[in-house]
Amino acid sequence: MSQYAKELEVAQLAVQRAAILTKRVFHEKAKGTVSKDDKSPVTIGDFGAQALIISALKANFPEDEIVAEEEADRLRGDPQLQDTIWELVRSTGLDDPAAERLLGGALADKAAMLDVLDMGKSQGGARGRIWAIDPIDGTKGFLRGGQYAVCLGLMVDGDVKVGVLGCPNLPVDDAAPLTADMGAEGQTDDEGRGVLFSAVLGQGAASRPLGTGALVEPRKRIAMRPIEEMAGATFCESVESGHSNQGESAQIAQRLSITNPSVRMDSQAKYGSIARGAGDIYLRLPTSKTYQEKIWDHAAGDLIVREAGGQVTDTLGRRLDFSKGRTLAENKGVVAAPAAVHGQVLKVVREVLKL
Ligand SMILES: Nc1ncnc2c1ncn2[C@@H]1O[C@H](COP(=O)(O)OS(=O)(=O)O)[C@@H](OP(=O)(O)O)[C@H]1O
Ligand SMILES: [Mg+2]
Ligand SMILES: [Mg+2]
Ligand SMILES: [Mg+2]
Repeated sequence: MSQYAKELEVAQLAVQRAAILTKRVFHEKAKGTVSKDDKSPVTIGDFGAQALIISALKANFPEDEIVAEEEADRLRGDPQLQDTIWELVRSTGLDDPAAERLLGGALADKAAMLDVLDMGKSQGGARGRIWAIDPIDGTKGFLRGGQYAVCLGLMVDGDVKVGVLGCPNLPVDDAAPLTADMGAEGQTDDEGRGVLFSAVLGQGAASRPLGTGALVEPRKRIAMRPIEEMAGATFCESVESGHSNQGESAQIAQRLSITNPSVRMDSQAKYGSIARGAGDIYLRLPTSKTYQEKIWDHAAGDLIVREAGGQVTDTLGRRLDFSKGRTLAENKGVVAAPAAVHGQVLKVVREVLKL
């Protein structure tokens, strides 16, 4: 068996099961939005998906630590919200009994769900096996009816070894071109959509359709698109201007003679898209001096892009360092591009950002 085969299987199934839950919420008008202390939104989908993923990890790797975005504190004083989430969690499972069994089956009760939700408070760091979970990345996109991703990565001694991204609203077809409206709101039709990206360090990156039971076969290798002419490249960037500086991104595109409009979409769907050659370059340019990127926003995507033939660094050319705790404390922004042109892109990023 190849290294990390069990981790890869469990991670893909856990993400697939959580995505069944997020899709149920996605199609409801009321998504149970709660505001967090930092004013960012969180929904019943985020809580439910996190509970399902942690319970699958604990069933298989009880000793591993977990860094997860959400916590149960906000729910403890709100029995109604607890009930709504529990109803979702209780009634969501894979439709393949063996796969569901592998994930440990259903949680016992509401109290167990709250306990499990709080098992993601590890401080991270440079030692041991640590999973990073973003149950819904791009929550704003999720609320808008756009792109979002269910994200899971395994770090061992600070290095990402396994990465999985479930992207329910991306085209299932790896060859589907990126379109400007891909991140747009109002995606209501699941037909032809839903992809599960995955990678293991040193073993390449792959995709398969996002299913509802056992993993859908085959798992197909993906690769970034070789860029022959920089002028023909396409940028992927955040929808929210507060998450990445879109003005600087436009200046960088101009200096690289890129004329294609950049494709804006929420979440790590950007990493998945460029990894399969639908789009080429993902820039995340800091909008504040103090914001530290969260490890769960990048762990899976960083590995998937590098295993697909890309290079991922920050705006100063340093590899993303996942060993510093819950945030990428030693990095500023992200520059992801095919390895062959990454240096060229980084040079222009540094010129424009005056770094
Ligand atoms: N100021 C600032 N700068 C950079 N990043 C920030 C910032 N504030 C929040 N976040 C994180 O952005 C995550 C969503 O990133 P996206 O690339 O999906 O942004 S966007 O929605 O497309 O605009 C989002 O992840 P989720 O909360 O999981 O949606 C946040 O962790
Ligand atoms: Mg969030
Ligand atoms: Mg996120
Ligand atoms: Mg999130």
